[in-house]
Amino acid sequence: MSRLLRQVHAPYVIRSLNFAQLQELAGEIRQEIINTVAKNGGHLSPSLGVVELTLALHYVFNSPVDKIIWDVGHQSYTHKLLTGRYNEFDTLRQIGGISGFPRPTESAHDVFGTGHSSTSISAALGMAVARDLKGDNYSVIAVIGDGAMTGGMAYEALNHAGHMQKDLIVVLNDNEMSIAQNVGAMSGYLNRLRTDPMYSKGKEEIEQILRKLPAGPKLLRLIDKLKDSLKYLVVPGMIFEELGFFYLGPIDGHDIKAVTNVLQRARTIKGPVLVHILTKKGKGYKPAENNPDKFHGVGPFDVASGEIKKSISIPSYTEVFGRTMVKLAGRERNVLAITAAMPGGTGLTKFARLFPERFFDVGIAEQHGVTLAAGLAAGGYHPVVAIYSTFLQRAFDQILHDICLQNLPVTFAIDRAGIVGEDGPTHHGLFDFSYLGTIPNMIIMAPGNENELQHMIATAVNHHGPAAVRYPRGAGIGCKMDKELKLLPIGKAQVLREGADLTLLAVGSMVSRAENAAGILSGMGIEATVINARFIKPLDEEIILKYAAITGKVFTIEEHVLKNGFGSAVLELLSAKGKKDVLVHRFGIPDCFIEHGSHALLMEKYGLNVEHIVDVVAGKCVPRKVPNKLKVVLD
Ligand SMILES: Cc1ncc(C[n+]2csc(CCOP(=O)(O)OP(=O)(O)O)c2C)c(N)n1
Ligand SMILES: CC(=O)[C@@H](O)[C@H](O)COP(=O)(O)O
Ligand SMILES: [Mg+2]
Repeated sequence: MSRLLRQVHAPYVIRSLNFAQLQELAGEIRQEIINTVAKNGGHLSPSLGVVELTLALHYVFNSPVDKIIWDVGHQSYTHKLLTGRYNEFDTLRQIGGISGFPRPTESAHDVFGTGHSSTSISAALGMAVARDLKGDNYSVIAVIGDGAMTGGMAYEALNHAGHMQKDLIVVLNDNEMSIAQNVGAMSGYLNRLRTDPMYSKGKEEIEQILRKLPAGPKLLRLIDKLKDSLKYLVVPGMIFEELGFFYLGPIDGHDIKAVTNVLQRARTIKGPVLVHILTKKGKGYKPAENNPDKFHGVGPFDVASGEIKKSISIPSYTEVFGRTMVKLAGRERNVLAITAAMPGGTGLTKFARLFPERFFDVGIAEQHGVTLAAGLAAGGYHPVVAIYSTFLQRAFDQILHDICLQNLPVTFAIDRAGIVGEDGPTHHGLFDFSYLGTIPNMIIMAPGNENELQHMIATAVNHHGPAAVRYPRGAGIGCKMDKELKLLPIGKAQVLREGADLTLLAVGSMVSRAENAAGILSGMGIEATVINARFIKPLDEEIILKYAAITGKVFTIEEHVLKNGFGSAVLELLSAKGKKDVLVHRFGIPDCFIEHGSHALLMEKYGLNVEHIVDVVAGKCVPRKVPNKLKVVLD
C-alpha cells in the first residue's frame, strides 16, 4: 500500500516517474484520501476528481517557485499529499492537525489561503503583476471549478486579466457540478463546449480539416476576414478568447499524459491562457461518483458500503428551517426562497421540488442573490435569502445599500452561525451580529432551540422590513416542536428562570448551556436568572435593565466574537443608562481567528462550555451553600 506515495516527500519526486507509475500513484492517492475522509470527514468528491490534474500540475510546474492557487481549496488533498504532508494526512481537519484547505502557514506550497469561492483568478493576477514588477520569472496558475466560475469575482478577474495580458494560466476544472448540479448560462455554455463536436474539436484540428478541403485556404482567408462573425462557429472557448485569453481544451482531466501535454503547452504561451479540463467529481469511488453532492463534504462513512454514519436522530436546525419554509410557502403566496449554490446545505431541497417557480439558485453569487431579493421585494414579494453566515459576509453592501436603506421586506436565514467545526476559520460564522448589527432597520434574532427557529422564521416573514435569523450548524437540542407557527413580539426576550444572585443573559445556541449552568450553580447555592435574549437587535432593554438592577451581575453568553457582539450591545445599553455599578462579564470569542477542530473541543478551548461558565460565575458570586459534587453537563 502507498508504495510510491510514501516516497513522495516533495513534488519534484514525481518527475522521475513514468506515466504508468503516475497512474499507479493516482490509485494510491485515491485510496489514501478515501480512507482518511472516511475517518475524519471532509471534501471527498471534489478531491477525488482532481487527482490526475494535480499530478500533472506538479509534474509540469515547479511548486512552490511556480505558484498554484486552488479556488475554494476544498479539492487540495492530493496537492497536500504531494507536498510533504503524507505523514500528517491522518490528522486532516482535526484540532492541531492539517487543515482541509490551503494554508500558507502550513506549507510553502500553499501560496494563497482559500475557503470562500471564486477568489483564485484575482489572487493569481495579483501574483503575476507582483512577479513582473519585481522582474521575477515563474508561472502562476489558478485552478478554478465550474461552480466557482458562477461567482462574480471570477468574471471581474477575467475581465481585468484579459486587459492586463500578463502571463497567467487559469485551469478550469469542469465537472458539471457545483455542490449540487451547476446552474446558469455559463454552465450551459461549458456544457456545449463539452458535448458539441464542433466545439470540442481543437482550433487547430478544425483549421487542418478546412485546409484539406479544395477551397480550404480560400475559406480560411475568408474566415479570417469575417473573423468576428464566423469565429463563433469554429473557435471553441470563444467567450474566453473574446476576453483576451488563449483557450486550450477541452481535455480529458483523467488522462495524465494529455493534461501534462496541455499544461506544458500553456506554460509556453505569452499572455493569459485558459485550460479547460473535464473531470468527473468523485472519480474512482463509486458511491461518490453516483452521489457527488452527498460526498461533496461528508462526515465519517463506511468505505465498503459508502454508508454515512449519522450519530444523532434529532432534527438539525437546517431541516427545521426547510420544513418551516415549505409550511410558510403553502400558506403565503408571496414567500420566495433564494440560495447561492447550496440548496441541500440550507435545507431548501424540498421547497425547490414543491415550489420550483418560487425557488432561485443563483450560483455562488451571494451579492447578486441579495440584490435579486431586493428587486423581488420591491416587486411585492417576500424573499427568504438562505445563506451561511460566513458567505453572507460577501454581501454586506448589498444588505446595507439595496435592502436596509430601502427598508425592504427580506428575510435572511443565516445557517452555520457560530463555530462550524472542522472547516475552520474560513467557515466559522462568528461575525454576523457585528456586521448586521450596525445597519439601521435590520432586526436580528437567534433561536435558543429548533422550535423557536420555526417561530422566528415565521416572525421574520411576517415583518415588513429586513430581518435576520441566525442559527447553528447541526442538530437542535431535541425539544418538543409546536405544530402551529407563532409570531414572536419583536424585541422581546424570554425569562426562563429567576434567581436573585446574578443574570445569565444568553443568546442562540448558548441558551440551553446557560440553563444547564444555572442548574449546577443552584446546587452550589447560587441562584441565577436565565434570560433567552431572542433578539440581538432590538434588545429587550426593559428586561435587561430590570434584572441587571435586581441581581447587580450580568453575564452575557454568545457563540460569536465579543467585538461588537451581543455582550457589547448590552454594555452599550448599561452605559447609556448610567448603570455603572452593574458587574458585566462577557463570554464569547476573543479577537482572533478560530482554528479548525470539532465543535465541542473548540467550545471548550474558548471557554463556552458549561463547566467553564460555572467556574467563572461561581468565582464572581459568593455561594450561599457548600457546593455539592458538581454534575457537569457538557455540550
Ligand atoms: C463564497 C462561497 N459561497 C459558497 C461556498 C460553498 N461552496 C464550496 S465548494 C462549492 C461548489 C464549488 O463548485 P466547483 O468550483 O465546481 O468545485 P467542485 O466542488 O465541483 O470541484 C460551494 C458552493 C463557498 N465556499 N464560498
Ligand atoms: C467547501 C465549502 O465551502 C463547503 O463545501 C462547506 O464545507 C460546506 O459546509 P457544510 O458541510 O456545513 O454544509
Ligand atoms: Mg464543479
